[in-house]
Amino acid sequence: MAKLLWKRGIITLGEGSYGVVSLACTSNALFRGVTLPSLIAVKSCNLSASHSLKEEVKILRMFKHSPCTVHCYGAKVSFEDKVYLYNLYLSNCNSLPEFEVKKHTKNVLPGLSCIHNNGIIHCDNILLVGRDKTANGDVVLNKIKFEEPKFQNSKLYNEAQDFLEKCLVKNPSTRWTADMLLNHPFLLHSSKAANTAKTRKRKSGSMSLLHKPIQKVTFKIGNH
Ligand SMILES: Nc1ncnc2c1ncn2[C@@H]1O[C@H](COP(=O)(O)OP(=O)(O)OP(=O)(O)O)[C@@H](O)[C@H]1O
Repeated sequence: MAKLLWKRGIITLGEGSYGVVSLACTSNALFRGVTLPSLIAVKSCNLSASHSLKEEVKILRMFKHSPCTVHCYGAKVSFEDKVYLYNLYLSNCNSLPEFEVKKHTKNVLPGLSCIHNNGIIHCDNILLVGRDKTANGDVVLNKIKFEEPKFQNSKLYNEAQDFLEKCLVKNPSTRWTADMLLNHPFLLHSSKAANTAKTRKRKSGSMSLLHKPIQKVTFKIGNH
């Protein structure tokens, strides 16, 4: 069986509660039938504390055919600096600047809708990625925690602000669903003019999935 050949780079992309994500280069053109990009993200943790990452692999594999989720190429144990590490090989998803969010939000919402309809909620970052380039910029929707948002000093336009407020409503029964958000003026209007969205009643019961056990999925938003 093909062995994934990779080398951890010195660049750390980020660190979460369960692992450190580094940039790594690969030398395989083809791995398990998939053409690997030359750069991937490797999320690593100590093998003895790898339960969460192993769960993450299972979740990501459920969505391996979805263009809306981060691709997981596999997982493997390595021995580095006298320590056994558990590594997850992921597509490298750097973030895009704020002005591109409107375009790409339209891509991520169907993905959210899809996982909600499968009884899973998204409690992790939303990562934005381009197919043929690595984009640098601000992470716009990073780490949504359900706290009431404060926008007094925000530079976001009113429609975007309203959109975020609808996403961040603390009460799940009044929070907008992914499908409702797809019809929000922020996504429907090409103009950046300020417009306050009319309050819409959410369909009753459509957020009941939020009461199911929390699992995590990392999204990518691609150019599809
Ligand atoms: N596939 C990826 N490509 C590029 N950067 C990534 C990728 N996965 C994670 N990162 C970066 O690494 C950081 C840590 O990600 P990770 O998933 O380990 O934790 P988290 O979700 O941010 O935090 P927590 O685990 O506490 O919820 C992210 O914030 C992101 O900046």
